[in-house]
Amino acid sequence: MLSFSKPRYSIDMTMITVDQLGKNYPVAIKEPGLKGTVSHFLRRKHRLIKAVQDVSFQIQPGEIVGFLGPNGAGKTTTLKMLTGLIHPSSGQVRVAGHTPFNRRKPFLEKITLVMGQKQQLLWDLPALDSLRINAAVYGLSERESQRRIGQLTEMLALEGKLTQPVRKLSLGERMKAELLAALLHQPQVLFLDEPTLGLDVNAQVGVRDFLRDYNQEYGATILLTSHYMADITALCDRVLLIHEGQLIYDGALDGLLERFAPFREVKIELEQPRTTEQLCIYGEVESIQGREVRLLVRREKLTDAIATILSDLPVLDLTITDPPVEEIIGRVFSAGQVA
Ligand SMILES: Nc1ncnc2c1ncn2[C@@H]1O[C@H](COP(=O)(O)OP(=O)(O)OP(=O)(O)O)[C@@H](O)[C@H]1O
Repeated sequence: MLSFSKPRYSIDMTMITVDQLGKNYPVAIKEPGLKGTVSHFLRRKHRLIKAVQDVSFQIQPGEIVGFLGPNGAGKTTTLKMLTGLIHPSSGQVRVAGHTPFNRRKPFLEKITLVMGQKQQLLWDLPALDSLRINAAVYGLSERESQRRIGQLTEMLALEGKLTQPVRKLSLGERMKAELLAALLHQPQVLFLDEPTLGLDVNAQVGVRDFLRDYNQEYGATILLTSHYMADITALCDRVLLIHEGQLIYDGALDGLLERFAPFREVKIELEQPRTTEQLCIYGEVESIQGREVRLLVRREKLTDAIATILSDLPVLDLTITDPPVEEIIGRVFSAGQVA
């Protein structure tokens, strides 16, 4: 059992409050050719990209929330505003009782930002050397930093890896070492932007398991973006969906799936083949291949349909599945909004 002190905060305090948040990026417009270059130099024209528009949500201490959206939807921009790296164009943000943009020390001590595609560990040095620098920056005593490094090393299964130059670690080990560095100061709030990017399936599972353990052990609040739906389904009960800078869904992952996947797929193996005409009374016939049939049945009719199928037909085997989560989320984004 791990023993280092748990973060202290009031249990009913909202950890993250985002109120009508917006961010516009001015982008210079340049016409092609020499004429365009000259007029661009003399009189610059700009247009505004509305990267984030009117986004509001709250996150309670200890929640793990998935932040989903297609490329360019505004996820990283939102995370940058929540961590104080960029200033909002409009709206308010409070994280752990602080206004992020002030980037005061007490705020920075409470948060961490991990970006899957960026690294803070020095490439040619053993991770341990970078960790010692981090410990000094956060004013940790030698004893305390050794204790924390030992505990996190165990949780991340990184024994023996921290003394090797970072460049010699596998991608998965490097990501875990990055997480260790990002968590050494024991932040209460973790902002994770694609923490499993590019990792193989085993390494993804390792990072995912660690994040779940860390959340349970320390009650940390986690806001996580990932293109891997397995990360989201394994870790997050709640998801935020952002599309073209606007929040289009905030709620339970299950609720989203129910709303956007009204059908379930019923796969049946029959003793003798049947025709579409004979089967369409039970649901929408997706395919018939010999004795194997696939039907789409509405969720609310599923129980009745299964009972009728089992009593009417010579069934050898029957399985019920949901469409893949990726497909459902893709459907939501192509619709553009949650009705
Ligand atoms: N510094 C910047 N200057 C101008 N436009 C920007 C800047 N940063 C982001 N954008 C634009 O803002 C929009 C949102 O970008 P953002 O990086 O927040 O999206 P994202 O959801 O994180 O995407 P991805 O999943 O691809 O990382 C995009 O249209 C992007 O091109």
